[in-house]
Amino acid sequence: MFEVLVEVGPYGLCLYAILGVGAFVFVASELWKKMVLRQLNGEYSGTSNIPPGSLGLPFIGETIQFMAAINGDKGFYDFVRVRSERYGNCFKTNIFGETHLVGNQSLLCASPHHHKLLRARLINLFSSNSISLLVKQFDQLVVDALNGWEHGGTIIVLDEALKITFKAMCKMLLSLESGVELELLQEDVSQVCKAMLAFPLRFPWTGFYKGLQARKRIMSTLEKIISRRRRGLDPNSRDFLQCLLAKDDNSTFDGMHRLTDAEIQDNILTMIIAGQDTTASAITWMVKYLGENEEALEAIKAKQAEQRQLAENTSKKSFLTLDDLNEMPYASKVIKESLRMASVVPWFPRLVLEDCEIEGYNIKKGWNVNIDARSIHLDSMLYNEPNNFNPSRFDDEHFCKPYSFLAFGMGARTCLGINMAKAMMLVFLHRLLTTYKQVIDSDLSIEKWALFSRLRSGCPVQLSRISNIE
Ligand code: HEM
Repeated sequence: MFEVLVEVGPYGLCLYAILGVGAFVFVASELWKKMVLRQLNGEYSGTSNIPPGSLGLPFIGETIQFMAAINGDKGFYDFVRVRSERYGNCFKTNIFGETHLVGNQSLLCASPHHHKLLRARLINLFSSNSISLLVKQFDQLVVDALNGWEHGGTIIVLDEALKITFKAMCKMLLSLESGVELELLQEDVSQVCKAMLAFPLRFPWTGFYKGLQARKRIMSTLEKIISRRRRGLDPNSRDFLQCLLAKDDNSTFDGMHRLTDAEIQDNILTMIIAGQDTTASAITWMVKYLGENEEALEAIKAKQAEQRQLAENTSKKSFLTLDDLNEMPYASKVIKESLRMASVVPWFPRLVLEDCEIEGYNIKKGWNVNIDARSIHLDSMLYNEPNNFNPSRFDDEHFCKPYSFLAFGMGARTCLGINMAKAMMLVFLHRLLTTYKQVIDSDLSIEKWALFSRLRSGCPVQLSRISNIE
């Protein structure tokens, strides 16, 4: 049965201006598992049951309720929570609007066939060499940022993390490091991200319209950069863009799909958005969870101090390496636990290609089925005391049941940046804990949905340098 669910763009439902017109269905943990098992066993039997739930008003469906949840005090996930309490693990709803602000050639919007071709090209960029280079570059950015916090006082973790991850993405993708071009790009990307959550009205005063204009400017900047590269004006660039262009220009090209400039542009923008906001949000949640959990904080501090000592003893190198990160098993569990609890991408969609059945419910061609990763991550059948932050639950590598950890999605559309995201989180955590003592400042309970699940406060933290207090 599962083969009829095509994989659509990962954040398709929520990110790209809230889904296509039409019904879509949320599926939670038990159903998801059974769905996959049935797919494996090749079982399918038709019934005439439509999932419970409301399709709302004509045309706009339940869009108003969805937008209200996004802007409300309880957090955007409330939209899902309320309905799953009312209707059970599988319910239908209808949300208006479909825009592809990242572009029709993006991995996130491509048809299944096109997606396969694009992914086969892009996946090559995520080699261990690229990750090693990113670790060094990211470490440099974090060290610089941390030095800037020297004066003490309060910083907003989310704001700082967004700046660092944006710079890291632009350096890795385009070798853009500073200057007006980078600043304008940052403003425009942020406009596009906001527009993804706006009602899709194309009037000059709407956020949606401004997002479309920002997208045009981004495309024109990328066009100029590509043209410079093609004319050989930036010969020493070592970045993703250069790899894509070099392959295209290579006469002994290996027969893979050649990317057009439009495909390159759309996917560079996709990777900036997919990599910046998610990682920054995940870093923020991680700092919050550690700040609230004395035991885990003390455990990791002891381990990171040992790690620093080890690094100092064994070499005089200035920056962390991938090997250093591989020596941080407890920190890796902190990261996994933070990702589980935060569910930064709380659900991800698949488009139904043919009428099919899920758990006795008839699912129609053209609907989007959303896997509710958050309810899976907080399911007490899968995780003991799921609301407790406990990195040691991952002591046993085989503890996780299949399909129970979905922070990076699953299947043919799994996150391409998994290892990069984990590496960036590890670097940030290591540097923060070995440089500063932190005290979390204020109420962190309120969550907000920007493109991804975030803390409304951004997580204000008071810092004091460790060397000053020891
Ligand atoms: C903590 C940080 C991150 C989280 C939680 C995250 C999560 C996700 C999730 C849930 C998906 C959808 C998977 C699915 O539909 O099955 C996804 C897709 C994707 N992510 Fe990430 N991601 C993160 C960081 C990154 C980074 C650093 C990059 C690097 C550029 C990246 C690039 C992508 C891309 C390109 C896709 C689309 C893959 C496809 O459609 O084939 N992500 N991510």
